[in-house]
Amino acid sequence: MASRYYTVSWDQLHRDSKALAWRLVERGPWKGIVAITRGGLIPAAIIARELDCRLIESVSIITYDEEKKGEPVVAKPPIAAGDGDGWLVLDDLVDTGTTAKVVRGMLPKAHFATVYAKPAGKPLVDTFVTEVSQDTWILFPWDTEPQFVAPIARSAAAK
Ligand SMILES: O=P(O)(O)OC[C@H]1O[C@H](OP(=O)(O)OP(=O)(O)O)[C@H](O)[C@@H]1O
Ligand code: HPA
Ligand SMILES: [Mg+2]
Repeated sequence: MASRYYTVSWDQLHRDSKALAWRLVERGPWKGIVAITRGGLIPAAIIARELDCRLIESVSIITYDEEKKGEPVVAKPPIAAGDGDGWLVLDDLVDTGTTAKVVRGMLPKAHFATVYAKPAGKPLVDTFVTEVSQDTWILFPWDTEPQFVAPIARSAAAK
């Protein structure tokens, strides 16, 4: 269990993904984008729009079940991207770097970018926008929904 949480709204995710696109446009042109599903799909869609890139391949890696980490399973390889030369690989975040290591093994020449990064995974990423500490769990908007919270005065009184 993480010791703290960092909540990302749709609006913030859009802004952070556009900030990543600004960094990546200077490194292009790109032959295409490889989205690491599922988490990389939405940043990939936003960045593809900004980079005017219409060729999207996917690679599916399953590493986590909610917050529990397991062995990475490749459910779909990125066939169209060859060895990754000229391709941009996108994911929502790098945490331990396990997923990135598997993808780098398949696409050694690709440029690897994530919106968020934690210290252990940072060395595996070429470009990212925002760093959070290793003990922080990032809560993405597709994993959350708004809910009622008690006023501070009442939750403090209950302690
Ligand atoms: O650096 P790591 O420790 O490997 O963690 C990062 C990976 O974990 C999450 O994927 P997840 O396995 O939860 O699958 P999902 O994208 O389908 O939700 C996230 O989307 C990254 O791909
Ligand atoms: N948030 C969401 N998914 C994740 C994380 C995280 O911090 N780390 C690995 N998968
Ligand atoms: Mg993922």
